Amino acid sequence: MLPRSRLRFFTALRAPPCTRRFATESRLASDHVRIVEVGPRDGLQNEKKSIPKETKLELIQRLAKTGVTTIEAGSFVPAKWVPQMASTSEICEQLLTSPPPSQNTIAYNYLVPNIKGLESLVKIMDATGVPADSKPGTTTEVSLFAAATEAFSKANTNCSIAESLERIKPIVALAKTKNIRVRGYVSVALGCPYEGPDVDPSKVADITASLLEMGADEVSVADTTGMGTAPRTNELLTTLKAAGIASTDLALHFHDTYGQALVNTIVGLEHGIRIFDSSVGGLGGCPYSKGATGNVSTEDLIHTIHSLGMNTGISLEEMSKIGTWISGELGRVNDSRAGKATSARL
Ligand SMILES: CC(C)(COP(=O)([O-])OP(=O)([O-])OC[C@H]1O[C@@H](n2cnc3c(N)ncnc32)[C@H](O)[C@@H]1OP(=O)([O-])[O-])[C@@H](O)C(=O)NCCC(=O)NCCSC(=O)C[C@@](C)(O)CC(=O)[O-]
Repeated sequence: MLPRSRLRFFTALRAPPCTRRFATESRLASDHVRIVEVGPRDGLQNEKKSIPKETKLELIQRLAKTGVTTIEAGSFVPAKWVPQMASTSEICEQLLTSPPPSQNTIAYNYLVPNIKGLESLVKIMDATGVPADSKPGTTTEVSLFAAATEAFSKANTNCSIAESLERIKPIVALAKTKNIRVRGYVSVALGCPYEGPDVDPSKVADITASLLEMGADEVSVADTTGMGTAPRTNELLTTLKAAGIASTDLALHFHDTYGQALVNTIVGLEHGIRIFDSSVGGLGGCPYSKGATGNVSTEDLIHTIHSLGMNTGISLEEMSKIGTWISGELGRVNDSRAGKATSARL
């Protein structure tokens, strides 16, 4: 039998339909959920064929008009590690010097694996004369990443978990002096391609706490392999809470490899998480995780969140059009069910 703490979510799901609808909607209605669109970075980074810079820019600029407020625009990593991201400097410069794309303030976020990556970003900000937080209409943010298992840390960052945390400290410190908002990631929080599905939730809690103590403004807990299930997501979030980590400091980042991302999202919502990462058209994959598919699609996430009476501020129709367009540009199958259904009706 499941312990009492693990029953809350399942009780809601097992209730008769009308009670279930009331229970979920009354607790969650009118809440705002911030979606972090990771398609241009996480979604594109593993595409084998080189994607023209113009297509990436068009993707970002179209996304910025849908109502989404945070977009991962690229990563400052060595081209030998991730060739697809080699155009990030040019994209960043262009975004900093272009007029604001919409009435919303858009945060453009860049992944930086080390201090060198952040220095490259700062150099562009200095050269364009655009500080992180002062341009009307856009702001600049960074994401840093650590992993919950030693094997994945080595594969993804060529160092141990402890070394990766040491590497992150000066990045956060420099970002703070430049007023750059910092997001942390903890990869393989619900399953590792090398060490299997049983990742220790207390290890995830320790790394999350370290990132927050260093000064990260939020930490995105990532199910890189999509191995996470509802009970294990519940167990992880319960452990994070018991470690004193507030739900408002957390985001969740689900890949949909086993089709569990939306179920796990509901578990996250029940735990008070209100920031979720996703990619338009379900773009993405992971080079270190055999068979891994992309992130949960933004269109499916919007559809689910809106169906619960919550709001994202994003137009499902506009997002669906972009999912259809970018899938065509890349010659890949659109991985969003809600996106395909919505597009078919437009
Ligand atoms: C961390 C390193 C750099 C260590 O890689 P390394 O090879 O150990 O680095 P190094 O310090 O020894 O440097 C090697 C060379 O790279 C250069 N270099 C060094 N740094 C940079 C830089 N920033 N930009 C440009 N060049 C750089 C450096 O100057 C040197 O050049 P050389 O002397 O050989 O000519 C590497 O392991 C790396 O880039 N890892 C990141 C790989 C990556 O981007 N993975 C995908 C992102 S994480 C992810 O997708 C997961 C996430 C976030 O989405 C959440 C989830 O789902 O889990």
